[in-house]
Amino acid sequence: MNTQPIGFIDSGVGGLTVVKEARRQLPNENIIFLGDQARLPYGPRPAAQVRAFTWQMVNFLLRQHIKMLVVACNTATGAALSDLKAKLSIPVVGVIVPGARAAIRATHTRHVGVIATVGTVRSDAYAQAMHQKATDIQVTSLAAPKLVPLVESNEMHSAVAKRVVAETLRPLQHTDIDTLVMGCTHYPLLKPLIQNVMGDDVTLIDSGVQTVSEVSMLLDYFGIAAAPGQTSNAQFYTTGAAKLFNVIASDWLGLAVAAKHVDITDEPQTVVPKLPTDTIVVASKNPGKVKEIAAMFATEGVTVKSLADYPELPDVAETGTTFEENARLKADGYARMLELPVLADDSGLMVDALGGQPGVFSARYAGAGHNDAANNAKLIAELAEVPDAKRTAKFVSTLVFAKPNQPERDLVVSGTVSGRIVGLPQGHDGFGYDPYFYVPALGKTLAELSPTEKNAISHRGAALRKLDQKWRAWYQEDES
Ligand SMILES: O=c1nc[nH]c2c1ncn2[C@H]1C[C@H](O)[C@@H](COP(=O)(O)OP(=O)(O)OP(=O)(O)O)O1
Ligand SMILES: [Mg+2]
Repeated sequence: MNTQPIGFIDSGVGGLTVVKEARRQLPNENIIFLGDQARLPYGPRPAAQVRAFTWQMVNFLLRQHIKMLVVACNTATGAALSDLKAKLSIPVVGVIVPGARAAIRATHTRHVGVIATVGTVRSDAYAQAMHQKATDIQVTSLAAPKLVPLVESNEMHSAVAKRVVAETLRPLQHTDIDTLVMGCTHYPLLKPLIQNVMGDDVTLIDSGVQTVSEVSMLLDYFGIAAAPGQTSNAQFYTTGAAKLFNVIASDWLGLAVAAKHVDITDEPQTVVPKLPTDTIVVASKNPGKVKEIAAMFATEGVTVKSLADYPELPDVAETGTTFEENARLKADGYARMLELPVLADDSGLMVDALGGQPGVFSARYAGAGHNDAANNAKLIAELAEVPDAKRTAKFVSTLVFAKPNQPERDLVVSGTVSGRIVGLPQGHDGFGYDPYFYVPALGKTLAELSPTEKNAISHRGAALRKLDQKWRAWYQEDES
């Protein structure tokens, strides 16, 4: 059983017709949808550009750890599907072949109409997909560039929409076409208008419905379906304005949609190659830290080693005056010794009432031969006279990723979390000062959280999320 989400991509809201069907056929599955509305429409764009944009969407979704990709856009399917399939290790499903298959099944006159975007028609993908299976099918394709804008502007119920649909479909009327493929995932939103113009004798094929049936089959084939009865959720992202997206999506899905806006223009425009190594060394002797960092890489298929795996190495002295300096010393120092990429964390507690102390001295606050208990005892003693309201503090984590012998290329990120130091310890999880670090928003100390819960709000979690966005590209960079 696999609870990772299925990713759906489209140039806009059209892919929601596929999502709607997925929620109907696969209610146990978690779903993540991304619509690239900022760059809509895809239909008229050159195929190479559609392919680049599609990879940017895909790379964004891969970081959300999707288990399967559905290209819920005909234009992107035509331009990028074979490339995606060749380069990704997760199953990839496009909308064209399932739609073509359904059309062959439905037609009696063996004459099938296809309405689609300019890009899809130009790619001839539907005709090719049908002819691959049945050479006798006659396919008449028609570009319908005016339909996507109608849907994206939420005009699909207007008189204008009715007129545009009628005009667009005119060349297909009074032919012996008995089956019409809605070859763009936006079109099912106009289905009543299309059916009305074509008449009830013409079967409309909704590629999305067919696609989800294939997704369902593949989930079983690969053994990656979600468990029955789990409460699933759907997350929505748009590169455009969330407001209009939410109106259309909520209406169409019958569900309160609150999409998040994302910018994907910095995402790589092709596959990010597999890492040259599957091992990362975390240069820390602190098992608490290593556990939190390893948790973050768990879904990545990367093995995280720590200094415990290299007991013979000499210590790197933390002689810096800032977290960044110390993290660099550790990362660069151990990367040189190990001749491997190394990730180091330098972190600490900064208490306002103590002028930011213990700061970089957090690990040796109680002096040499320090341990957590002694450090905590000293902290509480120092704050004995300080009233609750003045016990505000923050944790800071600075992460430095270093490649061997290239200190000038270090990748540096930081994160913080704010809270208050309590007088009595609470909780047994975490490490270091966690039992005394109270987070008001949660009503708990950090030691009362699971590793995942702590990562969701902690300084280290925040830094790791920044790292997550950057390290693959950094890792691949040439040494020039
Ligand atoms: O999430 C945290 N929860 C509780 N305490 C924490 C946390 N993050 C840092 N801290 C404290 C522990 C240590 O007293 C100091 C870090 O010192 P720092 O030198 O970075 O780490 P460390 O000596 O424990 O291990 P190492 O240098 O081998 O990575 O701040
Ligand atoms: Mg240390």
